[in-house]
Amino acid sequence: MSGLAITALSLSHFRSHKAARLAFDGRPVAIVGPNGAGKTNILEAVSLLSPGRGLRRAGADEIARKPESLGWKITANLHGFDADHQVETWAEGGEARAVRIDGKLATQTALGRIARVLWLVPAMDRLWIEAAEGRRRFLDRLTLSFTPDHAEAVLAYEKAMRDRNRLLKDQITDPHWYGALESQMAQAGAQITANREAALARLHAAQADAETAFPRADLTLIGEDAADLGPALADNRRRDMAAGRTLIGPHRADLAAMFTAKATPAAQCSTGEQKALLISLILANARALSADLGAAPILLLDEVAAHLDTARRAALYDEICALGAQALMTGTEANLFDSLGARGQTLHVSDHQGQSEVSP
Ligand SMILES: Nc1ncnc2c1ncn2[C@@H]1O[C@H](COP(=O)(O)OP(=O)(O)OP(=O)(O)O)[C@@H](O)[C@H]1O
Repeated sequence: MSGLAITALSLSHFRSHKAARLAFDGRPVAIVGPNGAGKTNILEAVSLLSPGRGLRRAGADEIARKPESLGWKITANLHGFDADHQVETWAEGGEARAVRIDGKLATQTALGRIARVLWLVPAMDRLWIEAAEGRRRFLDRLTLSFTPDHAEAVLAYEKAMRDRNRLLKDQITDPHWYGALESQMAQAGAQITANREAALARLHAAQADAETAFPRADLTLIGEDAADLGPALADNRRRDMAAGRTLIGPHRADLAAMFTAKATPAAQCSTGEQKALLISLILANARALSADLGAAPILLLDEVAAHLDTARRAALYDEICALGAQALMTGTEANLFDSLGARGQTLHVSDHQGQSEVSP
């Protein structure tokens, strides 16, 4: 097994899966079944083996299987960078989700250190034409994949900003209250911007080096100059007080994407071209991680196959296999995975009276 891989996955009261046990052998996985069978739910479970709220950004209680709503649990055997690990994550009784790695309670950030999971879901199809928030989230996940400690800089920044916003709301004008918070924001903000820039540089290098069937995208970070954030925040207090919140800083950054070969902004590209750009970016991210860390990340590709023509689909499978990545891919028809052939394994998912069943 050359890449990171899940070798076993158990789901307990996880959405439509009451009790599922899945075995994987490290090859890419085609997850086949009709609409609503519970395919994406499997991908979501794997996404929760990384820090954050997973690929649907769902709250812990939303995930618990209904109508029981007892709480849920995922257990996985994970072939990681350095060793095999047992990872458990669960939530019950309205509490936040907990994580245990090899039997010991752990932070979500620790999940980001033992493995990397990247995903592409249909909700991202509108990434380039919707609000900046989605692009920022995309950028930060990309950045986290290279720099797991990015999460800590983001948390430090957000905490200082929450405290500053409270002062603004309370109409505090005394500069003494602001100085320390603004310098904390400037310090964490500079780290956030540096991490984001480094991730974009890594991604561009991975695109430049590669032979790929997918179009190249140039990404540019748009935002304030991080070097001046401290003084800029001090200058902006009056305006921020009127707004009741901080209006400048990396939490307002945006990401611009360009379809390189056509010199066209992604937002003006066709739906198919925008999808191809996203696939291209996730593959470049995976190649860069594989080169840096010596193992390809786990990829979750929800309903990607159905949107590609036969040649592009075959090219995607070839690139995944060349990477040695365990890609979990969903599709409603088995023939979408014909060109993957024996290079992949297949799981069939079906719905039995509101309960998902998984079989080889
Ligand atoms: N908390 C929950 N408890 C029970 N069932 C749930 C819960 N959340 C979602 N479901 C059910 O899971 C099913 C959807 O599963 P999923 O999104 O994995 O389908 P899918 O196989 O990916 O379908 P599609 O091909 O349409 O995308 C729905 O029937 C939904 O009602």
